[in-house]
Amino acid sequence: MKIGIGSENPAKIEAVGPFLTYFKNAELVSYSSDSLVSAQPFSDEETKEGAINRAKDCVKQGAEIGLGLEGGVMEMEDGMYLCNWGAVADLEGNVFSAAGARILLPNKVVEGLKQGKELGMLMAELTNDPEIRKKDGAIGVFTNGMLSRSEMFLHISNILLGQYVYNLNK
Ligand SMILES: O=P(O)(O)OP(=O)(O)OP(=O)(O)OC[C@H]1O[C@@H](n2cnc3c(O)ncnc32)[C@H](O)[C@@H]1O
Repeated sequence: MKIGIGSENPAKIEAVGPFLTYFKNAELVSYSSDSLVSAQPFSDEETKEGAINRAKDCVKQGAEIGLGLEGGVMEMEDGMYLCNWGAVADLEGNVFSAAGARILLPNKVVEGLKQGKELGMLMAELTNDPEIRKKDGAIGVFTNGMLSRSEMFLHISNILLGQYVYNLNK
């Protein structure tokens, strides 16, 4: 059985471990799938849609189960938050989605976002590490290393697997 992850980002690939533990004979394939949303999603809706599109695209490219993980930002009354979404899709047309952690972004980052820069680039500038989005990510940096991007996506991955199996067994 082929399980697809719609990204080549190691922080996302590492996070789908629960699916490989549950589906013991599964092989993980990483697809460079298109989220079909903007490079920098600006709402929960758009970020969720990106995750769903990535999951569905994996199925289109040959996976029995497709997984999509997407980072974005969303506005609330008190400022702009980092938001994260994940989705699982399968050959039968089932789709489930789940949201992950949200944290308020510092003003300096928000200013850059409003000028049209991507969060990945802003985080690279801030940390002097062009690979930061593949490692700790914004969530890791702004939580002082308490939670890495991969651990945050792992939480989403567990919620997706749980929902998927619950509905499979109904
Ligand atoms: O290779 P892909 O799978 O596209 O992964 P990505 O990190 O580049 O892309 P996402 O679509 O998940 O995120 C959209 C943008 O927001 C950035 N981003 C989102 N969450 C981030 C985080 O926690 N740390 C750093 N950048 C983040 C990301 O780098 C992109 O510029």
